Order: sequence, then structure tokens, then C-alpha cells
Amino acid sequence: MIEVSQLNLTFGEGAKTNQVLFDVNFNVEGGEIFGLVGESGSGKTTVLKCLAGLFTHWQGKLAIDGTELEHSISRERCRMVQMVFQDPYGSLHPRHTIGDILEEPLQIQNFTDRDRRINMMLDKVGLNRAFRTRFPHQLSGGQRQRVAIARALVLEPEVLLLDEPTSALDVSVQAEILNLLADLQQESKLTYLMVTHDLGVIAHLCHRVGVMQHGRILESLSTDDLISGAAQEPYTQMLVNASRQYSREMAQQVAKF
Ligand SMILES: Nc1ncnc2c1ncn2[C@@H]1O[C@H](COP(=O)(O)OP(=O)(O)OP(=O)(O)O)[C@@H](O)[C@H]1O
Repeated sequence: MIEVSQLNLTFGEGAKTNQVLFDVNFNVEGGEIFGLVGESGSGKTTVLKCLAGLFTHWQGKLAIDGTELEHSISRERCRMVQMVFQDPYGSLHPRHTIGDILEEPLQIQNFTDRDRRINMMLDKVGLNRAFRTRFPHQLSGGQRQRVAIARALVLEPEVLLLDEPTSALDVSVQAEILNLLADLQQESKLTYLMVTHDLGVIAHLCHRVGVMQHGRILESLSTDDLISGAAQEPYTQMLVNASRQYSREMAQQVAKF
């Protein structure tokens, strides 16, 4: 379903050139939940942004459902793939009502049954219709993330790109949002590509993971192998150990690795 092949990306020009992705390769099957893990700055979000069309100056090959992606964003691309960001407050227009936020993508794509789709989507994410007239600041963090998920799914894409979808939320609502994402994926057999720092989230949701370091995929492996300690790469093993037994010393070891 998702094919990432020899993906390279560089920011800046001349002396300020900074290459952040180096020959990134991985595949995600249809209906699979694939996690991208790795230290801050390793390029996880950048991979998602290339797939979402937010960065267009990449090199390599990107394909979704057998269709090669262009170096530009298009209406068709938005129907196929949508992204949910880490911070649901920053990603929702503060002066638009929830109804308007959900209607905008449907309008752009010329859907005529917009009312029905908006109501159905609100039901799916566990928000009642009264939310249509509210503004983002009148919602809790968890409710805002539900709206962001509804907006991403209202066009019925096959692929959802999730950038740390729970890390900005209170611990008490993180599980609710993870359960919602799991239910929605089951219901519509969606394909998820998810960036996370949290190996607990991986264990809860993901089927397979790709481990990134310094703009490269070190290895891809099943969640079972990751958790049972069958990773090939010492760096991956270090990440697992650090999450099991977090300590200041361990964090320093990971930073030095
Ligand atoms: N628009 C940009 N212009 C220049 N450099 C950028 C831009 N976006 C990202 N980078 C750089 O690309 C590298 C990878 O960033 P990216 O956000 O993909 O990392 P990440 O693994 O998702 O980290 P985190 O977990 O902290 O979000 C970083 O060095 C970052 O500074």
C-alpha cells in the first residue's frame, strides 16, 4: 500500500546544505499499522511530510496503492492520504467552527452530501452533533484530537499518517485516542503510518516498526520481535531497554549512541 524507495531529502543550499534523509526504504502493507521510531531529529516526521505532499523536493520513489506520487500536492493525493499532527490545537483553525473545519475538505473535493458525511464522521469519533457550532478553544485536548482525526478521515482516505497523535495529550486521554484509532482502523481496514517516541504505543497499536537513526532506516521488524528482544541492531535494543528501565544514565547512553 505504501512504498518508500530510496527516499532522499536535503534542506538548504551551498554551504548550508543539510541532508536529512538518506536512501530510506520501507513498505507498508494494506491494512497494516507501521510505526516509525527513533531519536528526535532522525527524520521520522520528514518522511511523513514527503508522503503527505508537504515537502515536494524529495528524491526517490513514493507510491500509494501502486500509484507513484508526484512532487506536488493534488486533490487526488488528498483523497488517498491524510495526516494527523501532534498538536491538535495548532492544526485546527482557531476562528472556524468544528462544522466548518470538517466541511472545508468536502467542499474542496466537491462533495454534495456534506451534512450527512459530517454527522457520520462526528459519530464515528465519538462527538455529538452539538460540537458542529463550537470553536476549537471550547474543546478539551482529547476532543480537539478527535476533530483532527475526523477531518483527516472525512474524505475516506486509505492511508492515514499519524505524527505522535497522543504525545501532546494528558496521559488520561491518550489511551482513549489510541483506542479510537484502533477501532477506526479495524472498521475501515485503513493503513496507518505512525511516528511515535513511545514504545508502549507501538506495543498497543503497531504490527511492524521501522527504526530510524540519522536519516536512515536501521531495520524494520515486527512488534513481537521488537518486544521479545529479537532486534538485530544494537541501537534498537538500546531503545527497548531504555523504555523498559528508564533512568538518567540510560538516557545519556542513548544520546551518545
Ligand atoms: N523545514 C525544515 N527546514 C530545515 N530543516 C528541517 C525542516 N524540517 C525538518 N528539518 C530538519 O530535519 C531533521 C529531521 O527532522 P524531523 O522533524 O523529521 O525529525 P523527527 O525524527 O521527526 O524528530 P522529532 O521526533 O523531534 O519530531 C532535523 O534535523 C530538522 O532540523
